[in-house]
Amino acid sequence: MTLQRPPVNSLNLDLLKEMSKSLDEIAKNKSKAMILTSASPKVFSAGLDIMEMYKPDLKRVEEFWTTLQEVWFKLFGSNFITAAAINGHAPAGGCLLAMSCEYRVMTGGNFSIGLNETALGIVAPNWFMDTMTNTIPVREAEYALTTARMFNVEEALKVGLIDEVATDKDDAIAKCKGFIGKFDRIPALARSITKLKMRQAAIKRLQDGRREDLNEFLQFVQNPKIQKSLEMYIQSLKKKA
Ligand SMILES: CC/C=C\C/C=C/CCCC/C=C/C(=O)SCCNC(=O)CCNC(=O)[C@H](O)C(C)(C)COP(=O)(O)OP(=O)(O)OC[C@H]1O[C@@H](n2cnc3c(N)ncnc32)[C@H](O)[C@@H]1OP(=O)(O)O
Repeated sequence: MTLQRPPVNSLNLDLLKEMSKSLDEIAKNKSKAMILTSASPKVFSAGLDIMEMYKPDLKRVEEFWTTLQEVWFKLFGSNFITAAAINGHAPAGGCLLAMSCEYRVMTGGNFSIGLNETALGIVAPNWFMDTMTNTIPVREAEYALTTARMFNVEEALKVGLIDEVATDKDDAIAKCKGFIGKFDRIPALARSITKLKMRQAAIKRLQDGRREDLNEFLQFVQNPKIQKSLEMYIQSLKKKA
């Protein structure tokens, strides 16, 4: 699955709906595996589209958040094998997508990956945190989350946020295929049940608290102080360009 929403693959409602549909198709056509990557030469995904949260239409922003939850359920909780070929920056929601896969290969270069929410004055939702603690040790996750740490490729490899480094996108995809090939001699049902048991606690936490998570998000986007911060953040991103 190749993300292709220039310039930075920010996750807006339309892209999330497309992802959700594609994940359904992959599950339905009984694909063995999926590799998630990006069509951009330098950004895997810039995370959530800030414009979806800035001065939002309430009905749309509710659909936006529930679709994001759905994409996470379908990706994190998939039966099929998942790997991410991270060929560029992966902040926040971009990191969430990569961590929701079972294996991550990142191309070398001046790219970074991590959950930077606290730097924006935002608390990452529990399921973002659960996804991180499913990937790297709890102590490292707490440190990274509280300090909004963006890891460079070497740091990400050292902490286990990524599994391998690749020279370029083709190499990243080849390495993801190498990971997928490891399952050729492992019974598929045993593999998928084991994966889902490992992920069950995180999945159940969001299933049980899904409405509450949505309400927290809706309160968050309707808070005038948050709107002001988002406005300043958008300006800072635009000034940079
Ligand atoms: C308990 C609580 C429960 C619920 C409440 C809380 C819930 C809220 C939780 C929300 C969780 C949030 C998750 C997120 O993902 S927020 C998004 C965070 N993302 C970022 O901070 C990344 C910002 N972008 C960048 O750092 C760079 O763009 C990037 C990715 C490194 C690429 O750099 P570069 O190639 O130089 O590109 P530009 O910066 O020049 O950007 C080009 C263009 O794109 C616009 N843009 C960039 N990122 C975003 C984005 N995330 N959304 C929308 N638009 C974006 C940028 O402004 C430029 O626009 P222009 O018009 O100038 O071309």
